[in-house]
Amino acid sequence: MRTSIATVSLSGSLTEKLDAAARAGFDGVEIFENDLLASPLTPEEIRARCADLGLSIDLYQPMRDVEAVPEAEFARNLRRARHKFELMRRLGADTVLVCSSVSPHAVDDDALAAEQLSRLADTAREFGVRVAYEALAWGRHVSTYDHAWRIVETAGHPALGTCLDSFHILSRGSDPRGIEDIPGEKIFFLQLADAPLLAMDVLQWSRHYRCFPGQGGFDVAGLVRHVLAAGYDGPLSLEVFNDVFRQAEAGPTAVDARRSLLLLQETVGRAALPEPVVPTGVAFAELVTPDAEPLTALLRALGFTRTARHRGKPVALWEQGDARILVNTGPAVRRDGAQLAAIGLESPDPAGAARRAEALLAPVLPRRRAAEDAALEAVAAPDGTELFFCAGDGSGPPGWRADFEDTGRPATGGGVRGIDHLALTQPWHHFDEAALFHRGVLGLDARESVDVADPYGLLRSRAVTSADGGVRIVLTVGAAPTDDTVHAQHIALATDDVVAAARRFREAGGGLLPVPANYYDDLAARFEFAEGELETYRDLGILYDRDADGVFRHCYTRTVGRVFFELVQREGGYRGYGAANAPVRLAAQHAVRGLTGG
Ligand SMILES: O=C(O)c1ccc(O)c(O)c1
Ligand SMILES: [Mg+2]
Repeated sequence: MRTSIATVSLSGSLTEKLDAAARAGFDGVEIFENDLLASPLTPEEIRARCADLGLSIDLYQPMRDVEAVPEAEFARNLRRARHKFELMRRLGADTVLVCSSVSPHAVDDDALAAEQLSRLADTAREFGVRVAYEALAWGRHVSTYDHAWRIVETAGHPALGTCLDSFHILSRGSDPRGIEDIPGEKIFFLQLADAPLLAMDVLQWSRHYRCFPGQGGFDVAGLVRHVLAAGYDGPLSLEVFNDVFRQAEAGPTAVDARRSLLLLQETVGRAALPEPVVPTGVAFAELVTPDAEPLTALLRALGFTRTARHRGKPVALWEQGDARILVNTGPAVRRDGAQLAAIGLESPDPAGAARRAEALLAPVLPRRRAAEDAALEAVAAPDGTELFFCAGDGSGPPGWRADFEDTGRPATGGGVRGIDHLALTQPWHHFDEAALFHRGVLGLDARESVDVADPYGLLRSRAVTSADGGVRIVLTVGAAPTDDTVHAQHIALATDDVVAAARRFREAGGGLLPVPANYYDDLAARFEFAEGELETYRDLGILYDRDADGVFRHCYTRTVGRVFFELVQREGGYRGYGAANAPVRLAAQHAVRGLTGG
């Protein structure tokens, strides 16, 4: 199917928007009137530009407050419309969107609306234009798709059809099954947007919070199935009004948009993408750092052993249980301290995983970083984290390990079993994109998004996991653009005894994040503990959570560069991440940062 995007969904000038849409692989665009008005290009130049980029202009929009008005006003509207139709002829656009009226002058008279829309369509036809009538969810008298369709049906004009917009339909809770009663050829256009489920005024919701399909709470794919069953064969077009996208760079937003449409097409059976290959575990986490010393001191105190070094590069492998951490001090390193740069994912089919990622527009990284290295399939996540797909069938040492030479020191261990989860701070504009990427590309399940109070802002956090918990990634983002430089990434290490692990770490000279006494007083009020238990937690800075499934105990190391570690003990079926404790942890980290000036 053809794919299209409204220029309002992307930031920048009209030319920047068109370039971004074309580069992301869209077939066409909806041109928003404001983008055209603000452009220095003539309609002919815009037409030529689109043609050069291989984009069709699938829709010009919007015309507002046209129908169901007194005759004198309608005459003025027709005159205005002629101007627009002439402009569309110059643009080479053949479909115009007319939104249902919000004018106080509009009357509640379907027959009048049908008659005037029919006359509008007569005029449009003279210019080779078709009129697509859309019910705005907040239209004055027409606010549902079935009502708009009844008016179009009454008019019975060949140049008049309806435009369906998933936001208007689903935000009002209309039943989309009725779409199948509309003849497909009378659905002139289909606009798609998702949105988070918010209880708010529908106009504000639409103008500020729309997002790409799969990133909100609507069943957009279910709606599209009904539209396709009706026989619609026009483009799938994204129309997203969103405050964040208005500020984000157009290029990445357009890629995010098209990935969302590809996934939607797959869901409705209209795209054959390579099957998802769900990773089964974390093979390694790779930290890059300009100065290995603070990081290696931390790893040593945590009980890690430097078991191997890379044959050709300044990369060391630190191991403990099934936790493997690479410390890279090579030239790719950023100067602003240690950070998590790459994740090795154990995959039953690395080549298949990479094929799917590529089909879903993830940048593919060179398979071999040096001539002598094992070839590894790798792609970049939206935040730039490199994802390596490593063969992990358990039938011998994994391929990447062959690039490393043993130091002869076996991993002994400080009670760490493996990696429990990885927490990745996302750039401000890419949070929803990241969740969709990990879900759609990697086949992980996304949990609910949670808000966490930080002393200097609000964090959003969302876990994406494999069904058995073998891979758990927590995506977080701050509420303001600066937050992503403040909040660090972290590696959570699984242990069966967090008290013992924390003690061992402290005895080895490791610094645990101190937690305020008030927190423990509150814990005492909320839960009952065995004699001495709470005092132990208080002493070590261990945080505690309990839910119907089990118990979660965790503590944190100091931060090195942009990275810190967490020790995590899960008991029973606890599946969360201690979100209730996050505000206390964040405040404690801010306090430490204030003291050290780091
Ligand atoms: O918010 C609006 O006014 C508006 C305009 C055009 C549309 O297609 C739409 O869905 C909303
Ligand atoms: Mg619309």
